[in-house]
Amino acid sequence: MRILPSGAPILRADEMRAAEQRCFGAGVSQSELMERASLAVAREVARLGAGQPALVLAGPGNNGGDAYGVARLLRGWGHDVAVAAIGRPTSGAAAANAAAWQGKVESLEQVSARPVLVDGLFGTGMSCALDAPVAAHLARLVAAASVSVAIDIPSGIETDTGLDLGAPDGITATVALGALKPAHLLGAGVSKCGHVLLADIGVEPGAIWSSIARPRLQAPEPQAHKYDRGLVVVVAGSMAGASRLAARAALHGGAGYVILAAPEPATGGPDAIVQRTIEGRDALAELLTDPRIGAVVIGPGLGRDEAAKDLLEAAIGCERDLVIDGDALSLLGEAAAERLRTRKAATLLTPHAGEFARMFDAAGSKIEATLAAARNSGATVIHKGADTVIAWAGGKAVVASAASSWLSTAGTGDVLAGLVAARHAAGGSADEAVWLHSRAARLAGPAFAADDLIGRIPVAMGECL
Ligand SMILES: NC(=O)C1=CN([C@@H]2O[C@H](COP(=O)(O)OP(=O)(O)OC[C@H]3O[C@@H](n4cnc5c(N)ncnc54)[C@H](OP(=O)(O)O)[C@@H]3O)[C@@H](O)[C@H]2O)[C@@H](O)CC1
Ligand SMILES: Nc1ncnc2c1ncn2[C@@H]1O[C@H](COP(=O)(O)OP(=O)(O)O)[C@@H](O)[C@H]1O
Ligand SMILES: [K+]
Repeated sequence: MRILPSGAPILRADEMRAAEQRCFGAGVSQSELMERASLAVAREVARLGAGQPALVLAGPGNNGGDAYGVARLLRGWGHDVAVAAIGRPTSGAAAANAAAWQGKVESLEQVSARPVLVDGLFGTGMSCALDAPVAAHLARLVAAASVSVAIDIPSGIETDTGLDLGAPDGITATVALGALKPAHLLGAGVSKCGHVLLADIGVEPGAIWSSIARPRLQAPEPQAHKYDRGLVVVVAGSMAGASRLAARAALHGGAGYVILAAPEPATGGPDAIVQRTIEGRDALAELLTDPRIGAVVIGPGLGRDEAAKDLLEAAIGCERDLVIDGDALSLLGEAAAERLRTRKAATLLTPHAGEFARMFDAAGSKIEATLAAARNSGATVIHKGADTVIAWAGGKAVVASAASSWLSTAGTGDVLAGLVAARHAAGGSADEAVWLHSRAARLAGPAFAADDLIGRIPVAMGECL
């Protein structure tokens, strides 16, 4: 399980540079800031490397400047340290740090591997893909080390997108300086950064994007009534199992009352779920006039035939808050933003990458693309995957990217849709549901089925009370 700071700010490279400038404006010198960065990294290297011989790789920019500082500090603490470099910093604090390193500087091509590797080649200034020979040597040195620590971000990851530009596999830990960067949570960064440790270097991030945090939940009020706890309606379609998973997840996600509205009398599932037979669009529209309904789920197992389209029409046209998942997202396709923008009630969308691409422009980073989708549709968008991004129309974004990869099994998305509805109906937020889903998966261990997740949701909720 990878360590990722919880509820931590995320800044793009340009925002990080602006934060750094504010810090300089407040009277902190560049050399002071770089020394804080070097010290934070050196401490982690000393802790993780346990005194074994270290090789520090230093690049031509400020990431390299940090690296020379790390080498100097480690040597000062008695560690056996070698340095290999690409280019040499030419100005500012980085050049001063390079000049202050009194040992040898070897070439990347010729240097021998050591048990501890510090990657200070490139950080947020990476401007293009690593040259193939550089990438190959970096991969060789990381593979041969028993512990490897990247300064700020692994060399070869694009800061703002997490795109792989030649980064090595097997980095043990990355020390993020001042704030997380999108690359720590998105795309290739999910597997390439290893554990992410956040170092406070006294820069004020002022971010509106953050990594997901454990929610705080409350038990129902002493006088709680089943309808105050949230009434959730799950609309069933041709594939009954999926909507049952969503309904059961809503029940165990804390909803006080769950109705499964199906075209035919449903079989199976807990008796606590209220079964309603609805014959077509008008019947659903009539059911959804009930103002006590806190959230409606449509999409899991809905199908994509004419009957499904009719039910979706009724759901979009209703005045209740709506969670749209699976087939319903595919039915909306490119028309999603336009169809949803005019809804008066809240809409929450839970697309995976394929569904997202059918509805919205997926260009740019996953955070930017998801925010644009939220802005254009007016919906809260939960863009799922190993890097789940939750974006609100107002510009807030939360990223979850330390979930169990065992979640990649059929039906877990249906469970999430039910859970999102339950938490929303109870007055909670979408990221609350994503955290609980991820925690339930962790509690379920390896090779679980989507059904097994549901029973773990109350345990996960118990950790938040
Ligand atoms: N912000 C903060 O608060 C703090 C930031 N700090 C540190 O600064 C780091 C950012 O430093 P930075 O801006 O100097 O960029 P950095 O990553 O060293 O690379 C730039 C150099 O690499 C070169 N280059 C780029 N890509 C290349 C490639 N593929 N292949 C070959 N060359 C390539 C590029 O050349 P150019 O593109 O200009 O031709 C330039 O020479 C940040 O990650 C953190 O470690 C801390 O010290 C203190 C607090
Ligand atoms: N490799 C992975 N690592 C972490 N979470 C994952 C991974 N793959 C899928 N998930 C999560 O599992 C769920 C799968 O949802 P979805 O793709 O809709 O599946 P289904 O339609 O079968 O229910 C989402 O919450 C997604 O974020
Ligand atoms: K680096």
